[in-house]
Amino acid sequence: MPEAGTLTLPAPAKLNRMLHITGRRDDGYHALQTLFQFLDHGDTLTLAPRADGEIRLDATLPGVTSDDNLILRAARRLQAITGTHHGAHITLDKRLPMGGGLGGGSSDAATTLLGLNRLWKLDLPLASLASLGLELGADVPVFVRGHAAWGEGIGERLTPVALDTPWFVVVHPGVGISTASVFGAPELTRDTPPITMARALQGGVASWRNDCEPTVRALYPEVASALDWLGTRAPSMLTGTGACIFARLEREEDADALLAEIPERWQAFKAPGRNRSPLHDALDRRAP
Ligand SMILES: C[C@](O)(CO)[C@H](O)COP(=O)(O)OP(=O)(O)OC[C@H]1O[C@@H](n2ccc(N)nc2=O)[C@H](O)[C@@H]1O
Ligand SMILES: Nc1ncnc2c1ncn2[C@@H]1O[C@H](COP(=O)(O)OP(=O)(O)OP(=O)(O)O)[C@@H](O)[C@H]1O
Repeated sequence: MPEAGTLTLPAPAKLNRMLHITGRRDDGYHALQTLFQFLDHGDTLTLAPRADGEIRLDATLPGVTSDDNLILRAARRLQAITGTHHGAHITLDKRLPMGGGLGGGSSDAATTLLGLNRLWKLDLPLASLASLGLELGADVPVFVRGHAAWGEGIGERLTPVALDTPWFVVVHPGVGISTASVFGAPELTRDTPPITMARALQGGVASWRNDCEPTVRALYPEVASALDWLGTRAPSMLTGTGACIFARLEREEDADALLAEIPERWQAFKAPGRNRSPLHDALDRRAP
């Protein structure tokens, strides 16, 4: 039995169903237009109260010190801005590949913010948690808000949308990609003319593409071969700056059939798309 007051919550993955890079800001960050959607698949966090005000994290992630872990950074920021005397013991069950373009670290941070807001009875509004989250990463606000969204700016200006919710097969081609290295590549296309949200939605899946894809293909041949292979089976794309790619399928049986065919050298999973984050569903089920 979990300890009284303990919260076990999902930190779902996101997909970028399309991603355009429309410019570069003075601070080096890129202006994007993107469609975010969640997957019913991700990490799990368990948050237990601690009376002594300490934050402890049970998670060993290769290459990430505890102090750099976005979960600890999110928890400490929340403590600092609210002045709460509460602490927490946090356990992470990591399923999402790091540097995968699925936003795993950002989602962990958002689940920490919403979970501790509930555990510590802080009652901060989502808008405050989203701006706090943006300090931790460009992808955190969409996970805080919890709606599939048209994202602009660096992904923090969000308009909720309802996208098609097919099944996806997500393939990790076994290479880690640093987001900064893709955004820093000289050959990256950064001048896609801005479009309206209505036009992006009207164009539909057949018109959606990811501007990072040509650069990632050139820098990471294994991603290129995974995209080529998957593309012969179903419409396929890169998410974020990779390394994960995803194929869109109408039915779960189609996803199962495709999964059975994936070459052993690549990791893969299937999951349905969600327009509402599984995190928000879980918090609603446990109304305070
Ligand atoms: C590519 C996306 O996954 C699309 O959803 C996100 O924009 C990336 O978001 P993220 O992983 O939360 O990125 P951050 O941790 O904020 O940034 C990592 C690094 O990527 C670069 N970066 C990131 C986002 C952005 N819009 N422009 C950038 O140039 C910056 O060099 C930054 O130092
Ligand atoms: N809890 C965490 N989980 C994963 N990565 C973390 C975490 N805390 C810090 N990091 C760091 O953040 C980096 C990016 O992690 P993340 O899993 O969000 O990558 P990503 O899926 O490529 O994200 P994005 O789609 O936002 O680019 C990792 O390589 C790691 O160094």
